[in-house]
Amino acid sequence: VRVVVMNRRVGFCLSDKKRKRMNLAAFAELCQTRGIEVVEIDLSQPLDLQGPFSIIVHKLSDVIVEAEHSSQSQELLANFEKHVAAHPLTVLLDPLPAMRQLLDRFVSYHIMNRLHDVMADPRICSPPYLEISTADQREIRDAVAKQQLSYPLISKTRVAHGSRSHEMALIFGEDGLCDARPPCVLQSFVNHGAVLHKVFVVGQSHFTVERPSLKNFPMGPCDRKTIFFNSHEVSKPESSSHLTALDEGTALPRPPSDEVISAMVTELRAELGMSLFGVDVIVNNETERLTVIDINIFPSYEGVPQFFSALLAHIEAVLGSTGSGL
Ligand SMILES: O=P(O)(O)O[C@H]1[C@H](O)[C@@H](OP(=O)(O)O)[C@H](OP(=O)(O)O)[C@@H](OP(=O)(O)O)[C@H]1O
Ligand SMILES: Nc1ncnc2c1ncn2[C@@H]1O[C@H](COP(=O)(O)OP(=O)(O)O)[C@@H](O)[C@H]1O
Ligand SMILES: [Mg+2]
Repeated sequence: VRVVVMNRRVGFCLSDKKRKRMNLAAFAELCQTRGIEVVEIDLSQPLDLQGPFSIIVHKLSDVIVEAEHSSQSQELLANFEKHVAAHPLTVLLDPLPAMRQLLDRFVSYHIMNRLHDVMADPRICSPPYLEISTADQREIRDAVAKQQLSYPLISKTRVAHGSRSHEMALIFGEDGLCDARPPCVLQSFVNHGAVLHKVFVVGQSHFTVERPSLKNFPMGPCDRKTIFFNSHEVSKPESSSHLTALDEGTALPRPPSDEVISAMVTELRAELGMSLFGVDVIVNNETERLTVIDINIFPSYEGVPQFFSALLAHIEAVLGSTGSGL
């Protein structure tokens, strides 16, 4: 009989929905075969009684966003942060400050835009955008003109996480600017043949899967009415909408090479200081440049059968490097 010594405990702190979706119970069984105990953290109970943890894997985005207006979430978060501060040897996947940056599109778009300068790689870019914090129509018009943003524009909420953050608007000309709901970003729309490449990062590994996306639109301003949509209607694996159906005869851009994706991932991993994140990229129809449009915290990894083995490998690598057998 082989006895597995469970001397390493990994805590998972996820919403009920996320825990079920990722099938944490199955992942826990896999970890058990390697002598790693998985514990589901209950934020409402004292964490010291549930630990000590070598690693905590979490998606506290919901709690952080709710803490803006709920004292109950504020308290849960404060308890969590207190526990983390008192246990400096516990590795957080991922660190809260790193994660917080991605909850705010003003911050994450700044990071995305800097990628191009930092990497000095002409093959990689992200679309020009504008931060909108005012409801003053004249100010918005002037800013769009000054920034030379090209229509169509996509308007996205400043808060990047949660159900309301996926409501977007495609704005075709100046008259549509009143449909932007501040605080939001206005980003130039890039024709990309309705194919989204979701790059899922787990530690040193990454995996790319294709998803549906918005179809091409004529470039330049026109008097078409604003199209409101929810990104889940267009970019989930099962999405099928008139907005994703390409017009007949549309040429498709070539998929990006893994070399250029790897270079982008290496840079972002270091820049963000994170190990569990996703990057949404599209390929510009005209320039063929890899265009980064979104960075996500602990995404679904849907369509990545290697997710469990990659996550386990990453956990073991972290445990190995910290030597934190408890
Ligand atoms: O990027 P993809 O692979 O599509 O995965 C998404 C993101 O992780 C979403 O998180 P975020 O809101 O941070 O973008 C998440 O919503 P929540 O974590 O908010 O629930 C979705 O869950 P579902 O809504 O269950 O599909 C999940 O499918
Ligand atoms: N600049 C853009 N050009 C073309 N399509 C875009 C652009 N930005 C977003 N999209 C489309 O809108 C979808 C949702 O945008 P995204 O920024 O990924 O928001 P979310 O946070 O809801 O995932 C993308 O999956 C893509 O189909
Ligand atoms: Mg996205």
